[in-house]
Amino acid sequence: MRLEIKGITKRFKQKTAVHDFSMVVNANECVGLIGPNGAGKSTLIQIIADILYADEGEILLDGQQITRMKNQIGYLPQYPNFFTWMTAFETLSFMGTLSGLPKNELQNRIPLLLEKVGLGKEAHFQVGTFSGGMKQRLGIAQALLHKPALMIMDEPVSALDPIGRREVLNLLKEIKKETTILLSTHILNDAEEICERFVVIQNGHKIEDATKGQLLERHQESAIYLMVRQEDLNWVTTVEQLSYVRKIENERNGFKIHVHQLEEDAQKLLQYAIDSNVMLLKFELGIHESLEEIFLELVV
Ligand SMILES: Nc1ncnc2c1ncn2[C@@H]1O[C@H](COP(=O)(O)OP(=O)(O)OP(=O)(O)O)[C@@H](O)[C@H]1O
Repeated sequence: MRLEIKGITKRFKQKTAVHDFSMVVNANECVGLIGPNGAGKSTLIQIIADILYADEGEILLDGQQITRMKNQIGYLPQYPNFFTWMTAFETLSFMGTLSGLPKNELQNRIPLLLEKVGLGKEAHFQVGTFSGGMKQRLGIAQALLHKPALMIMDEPVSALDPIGRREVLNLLKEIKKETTILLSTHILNDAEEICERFVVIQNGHKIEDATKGQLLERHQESAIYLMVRQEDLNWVTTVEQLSYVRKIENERNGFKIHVHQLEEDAQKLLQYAIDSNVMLLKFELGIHESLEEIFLELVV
């Protein structure tokens, strides 16, 4: 299933929540839509789920208008709502009936789905007794009921505690093996575990669309990390005098040498170490910031 978001704009009175936004999710990809609070993620997700209408632009699934392809989409809202007095089984049965799924198919499928989301033993417990992580997993089961080819999820883990978060992330790792996924979050570390590509949205505009590797490469610092033996520590002070070295910082039991031209200067430094008979215990090129740091840099 290939999802194409083409030039979507959505206005709420004075506020333009999404501006001329385009992106693609290819079959079998898991893409993270990342943005701070109020960036426009929920608005865009709801337009893709065909719950909100865009003022401009269109959403296509395998080249067809999304409205005709709704049965191919599973949607997990930011705050899934359940009747607390229903059991997990009854909830899925009720939702499935509303979506027009045949009763006998539901009878067979619901136990399998509850097993899949780790709620097999709690099938006949009331939802009111569930933790946040369990409710979110039930929401995922609901979104999977009709075997969608594409899952869109609005902040599936943001509101959960570390245990609930881990449960849901593990489940999503399983689901992504057979389903194309687009999920929104304002926490890049969550998306980093399961997504291959990240689209960053800010004030309704797309400001980045890159894989993890591309993001790290683009935001790589021109610095070399090195470690030397105790007896060579004095040699490091001589490195500071070299014309191509901008500054030296202590880091992780070693040194971070900031240079001008990463590859060229690294070669010179390596040669200098050899000429000085210094044994390098570590020599790493380019120091990466974490994805979370890159995200903060992009959106601030
Ligand atoms: N129904 C609405 N009426 C008016 N303004 C709205 C409406 N829905 C959203 N907005 C505004 O549109 C902007 C984008 O909101 P949206 O909920 O899409 O952001 P978000 O990235 O999902 O944020 P969060 O992470 O806080 O949920 C915000 O400024 C919000 O106040």
